[in-house]
Amino acid sequence: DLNADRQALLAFAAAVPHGSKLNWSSATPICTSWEGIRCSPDRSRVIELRLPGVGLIGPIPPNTLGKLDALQVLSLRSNALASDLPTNVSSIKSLHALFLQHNNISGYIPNLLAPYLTFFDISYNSFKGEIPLEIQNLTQLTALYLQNNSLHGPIPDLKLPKLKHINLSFNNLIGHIPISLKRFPKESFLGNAFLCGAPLEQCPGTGPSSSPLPTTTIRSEHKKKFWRKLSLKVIIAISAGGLALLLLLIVVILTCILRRNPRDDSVSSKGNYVTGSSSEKLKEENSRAVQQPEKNTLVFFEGCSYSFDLDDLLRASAEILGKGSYGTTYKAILEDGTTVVVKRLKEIVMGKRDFEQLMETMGRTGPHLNVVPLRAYYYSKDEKFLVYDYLPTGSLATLLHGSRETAKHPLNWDARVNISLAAAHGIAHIHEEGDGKFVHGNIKSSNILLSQELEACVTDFGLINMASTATSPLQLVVGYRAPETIEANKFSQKSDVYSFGVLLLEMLTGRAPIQMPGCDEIVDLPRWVQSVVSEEWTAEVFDFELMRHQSIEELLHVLQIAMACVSRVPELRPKMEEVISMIEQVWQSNSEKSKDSLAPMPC
Ligand SMILES: Nc1ncnc2c1ncn2[C@@H]1O[C@H](COP(=O)(O)OP(=O)(O)OP(=O)(O)O)[C@@H](O)[C@H]1O
Repeated sequence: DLNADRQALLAFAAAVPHGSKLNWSSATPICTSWEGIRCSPDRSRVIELRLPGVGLIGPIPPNTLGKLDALQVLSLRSNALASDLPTNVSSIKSLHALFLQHNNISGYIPNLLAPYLTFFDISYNSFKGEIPLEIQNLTQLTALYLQNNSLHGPIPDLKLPKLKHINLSFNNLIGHIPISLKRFPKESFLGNAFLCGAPLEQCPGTGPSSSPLPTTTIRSEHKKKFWRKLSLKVIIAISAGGLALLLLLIVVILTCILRRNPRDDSVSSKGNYVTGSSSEKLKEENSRAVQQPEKNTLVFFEGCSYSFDLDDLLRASAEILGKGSYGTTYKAILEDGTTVVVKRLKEIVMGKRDFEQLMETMGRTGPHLNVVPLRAYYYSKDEKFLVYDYLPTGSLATLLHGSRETAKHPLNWDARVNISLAAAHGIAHIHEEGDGKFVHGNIKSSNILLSQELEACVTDFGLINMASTATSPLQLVVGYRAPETIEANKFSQKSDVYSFGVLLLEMLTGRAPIQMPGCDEIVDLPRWVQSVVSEEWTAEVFDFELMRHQSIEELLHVLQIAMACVSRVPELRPKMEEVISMIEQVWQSNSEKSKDSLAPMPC
């Protein structure tokens, strides 16, 4: 009963008693962090509802699903649901995927009015009647699984331009296989005694067909390029809008960068704390900084082309980008327009010599296209910060899930594979450095930053070494952490591989392995994916942005790579180099397929 309160629903998720009956007739949307339910950002609507293999029985009651008007994914597969589908299933216009396979549902195939439906699987049921021609109105359909039912009559000439998978086998279908479907393998049609024509045996009395295959299904390179260009434009528009907003908000000044020393506190406590404009505050802060007895200065790394000094930096306008595990990160715009990122470190108890030694090691690490270079650092008793290049397109996390300022951006498959491959190269480079002993320790989507051209770069390399001497335990995002780092604080290159595997799962599923606001539970992506794929059908784990345009095989290949990376046993995880070559293989076969699709199709 979806009217159950949150606790009850969580308990329900943990153990749905076998033999439960559905009762959704007066359902109001309930949003929990339970993995079976995914909600709209304002938490008012259920977007995904998955109850696969939980032992539901009986009919789906009539007038059900009525309140689930924003539902995109409904999975009730592998239960024991019986009888007809309620008629109003067909009125859920928002549906992207319907998984009802492996039940005992009978009746006719509903006439679905779901313009976005990509996946439709009602296989292994007892559906009867003919395949309705109305299926042709589901123009976004990429997969249609109707096998192992009791369907009869001829197959309609379905002209579905995006259809990549169809299975009509083991029904009672008769007649010619329509021209529009003969490009599918014969396994899609087997088990229908009176079905004939390519790819099955010729129909009696007919010669070999010479009609050309429909050209609408050819995946053209032009179309691909169009999507790529569109993506870039949207990204640029988002970042330009974001930038404009950010500039408006730039009021915070780098007073924050210099932590108040005891002398400041006393000024503050007397109520005379700096007043006046932001720039006055900056100057005052600055003059305090340069008057410090230590006379600390910014130390730039070799090869850095920046020409500002601490003074300039302190006069810059600054804006908080976020607070992370190591402190607060600011975007600072200097008076000459140079923009850099300043990471102000907190709770670092490293002595100056150790800190400088670490910086030296990090500075010696060879530059790499996919690693954000550390440009400079500052160390004083009260203040430590690092200076990086500013990457304007934000992080993979922002693009995948959106942020407070920006909506999520529909990243297509090409972009996702490119980004993960680039990130993998960055991590592999880190692993090669320091005589093959370096570890990143904090791989996650907010640490994969993107240039304007969507070139991905790994950031925050080396910071884990500071954490080992921090006074408080690190607040690293648990969802990315390998089991051995949680249980025994054992960080290694293999634990980086685990985190990278979670990142791949995030990219494939579109889900973030983090705690949702207002919820206690953390989304454990490896566990969730495992629970879905342990049964026969894996496609439903994927982000719908991907399923719309991408062949499932390729997604499954990358899913397999990700699952190898998140093996609980570190020794079983591949090395980053191996991960790269596995992703590249998938990528190459993809581009070969694209080339093939440009070639004229044989008659
Ligand atoms: N060089 C950079 N250019 C642009 N954005 C950046 C840069 N470095 C960090 N950010 C962004 O600033 C925000 C805060 O980063 P920060 O590293 O402090 O926290 P985090 O990545 O969320 O966590 P952690 O400290 O564990 O890495 C993040 O959204 C991150 O993507």
